[in-house]
Amino acid sequence: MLDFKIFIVEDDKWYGGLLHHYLSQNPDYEVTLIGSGKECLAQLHRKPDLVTIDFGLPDMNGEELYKKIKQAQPNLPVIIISAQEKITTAVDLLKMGAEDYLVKDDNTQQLLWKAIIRLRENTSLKNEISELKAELKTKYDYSRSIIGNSPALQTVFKMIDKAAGSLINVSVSGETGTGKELVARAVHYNSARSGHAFVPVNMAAIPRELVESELFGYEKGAFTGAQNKKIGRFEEANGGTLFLDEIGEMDLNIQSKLLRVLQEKELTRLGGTSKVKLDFRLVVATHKNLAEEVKKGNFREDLYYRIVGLPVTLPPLRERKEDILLLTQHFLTAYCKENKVAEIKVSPAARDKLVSYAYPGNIRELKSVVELAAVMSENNCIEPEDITFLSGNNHDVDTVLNTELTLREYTRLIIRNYLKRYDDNVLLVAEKLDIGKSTIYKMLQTGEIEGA
Ligand SMILES: Nc1ncnc2c1ncn2[C@@H]1O[C@H](COP(=O)(O)OP(=O)(O)OP(=O)(O)O)[C@@H](O)[C@H]1O
Repeated sequence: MLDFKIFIVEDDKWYGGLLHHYLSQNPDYEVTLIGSGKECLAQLHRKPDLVTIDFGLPDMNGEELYKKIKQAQPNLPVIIISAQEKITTAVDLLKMGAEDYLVKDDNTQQLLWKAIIRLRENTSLKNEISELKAELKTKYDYSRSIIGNSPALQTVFKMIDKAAGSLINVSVSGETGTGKELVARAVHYNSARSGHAFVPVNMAAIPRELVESELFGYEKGAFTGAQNKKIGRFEEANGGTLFLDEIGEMDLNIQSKLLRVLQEKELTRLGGTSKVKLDFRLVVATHKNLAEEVKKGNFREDLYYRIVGLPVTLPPLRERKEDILLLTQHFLTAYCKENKVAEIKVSPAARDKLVSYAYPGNIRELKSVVELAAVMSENNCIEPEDITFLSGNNHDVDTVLNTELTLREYTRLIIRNYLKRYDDNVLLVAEKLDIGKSTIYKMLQTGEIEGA
């Protein structure tokens, strides 16, 4: 495939032909021989990737042509080829940004060949860096990574701004997949602490017996197997942000230790004696209602008040349906870009299907549903039959209604679903469904339905 366009500007036809022939050996290069400076400028619209210019052209000297090329296309690399070595000219041109300065001799072709290889390597590195920078920027610019236009999300954006501008602790609540970690990252990367670490720790993912050493770190020999000193997650977050996900899963013993760390702003590693100073912002997240957990005695009240800071609530996707299509478009665009496929559209009927579903897995689920639909789609358009909802125990309305259950069975299905969604909170479920709580208790007692 021809993908690297080279212009050789050379009035000596024989010498130009030689370079042309030599470079054309690489099948990736599309080489054009141009006889004058004026012609070169006239051809720039063809967007070459590199121009080599003979310093001694009859219609324009090399320096003049170089400047005109750079004026027209500042990022276009230019290599100067000169009949004789004029050190001062070479230095001046290189200072101005010329890619290279080669002297015409027996070695020129080989030197030019190598210079082009070097140039291409540098260019791909530069592109990579600018892509990485762009990626970093989208991480900072949360309005491009947290998608949504609903009033609920506008409030969340406001809260992120408030949190980012201060050092206050932040607590994010919302069902699974609603974007709690995304919010935590947005707070960190938009804050004055963004130059330091963002350390996410999922309390539900660490085995109970390892939580303390993971958070506090340990000294060598603190326990069998502690062969080296280890820095804990609290210390890792020093200067930056500690994100404790699923804080509701933290057991009471660790809760008191966390409280002490937050109060004293220092810790002692396991097996250690000296104190380590701590300074981090804490962001916590939970899908549970922490105030309820405090009432139930599962969460320390003093810790609750310490960590609640600025509360940010992420409503479930089914309560901000206006965001569904925006998010669908966002995931679809990302999918097409990643997989290098043409734009995929969503038919009106498929849109209706997407919007009418309840998404118990929220945005994480929508993302998977959209990606799967994109894979299944044909002719670059998603139709309803390409869409499969993933949560096994939560069916979309059409499927459920077509199953032809008895009313009693529907009742069971609905109550079981609600109990799962609301962590077996019978009172809340009774209120949501507008039925008596005794109905639910009776069904639970008789085993007609089972709790989550
Ligand atoms: N508003 C949003 N815009 C774009 N992507 C989002 C949005 N909210 C969530 N996502 C995406 O959905 C997925 C789940 O988000 P995230 O991990 O932040 O959710 P969570 O609430 O922390 O989930 P869990 O409670 O299960 O840990 C991620 O891929 C995230 O990028």
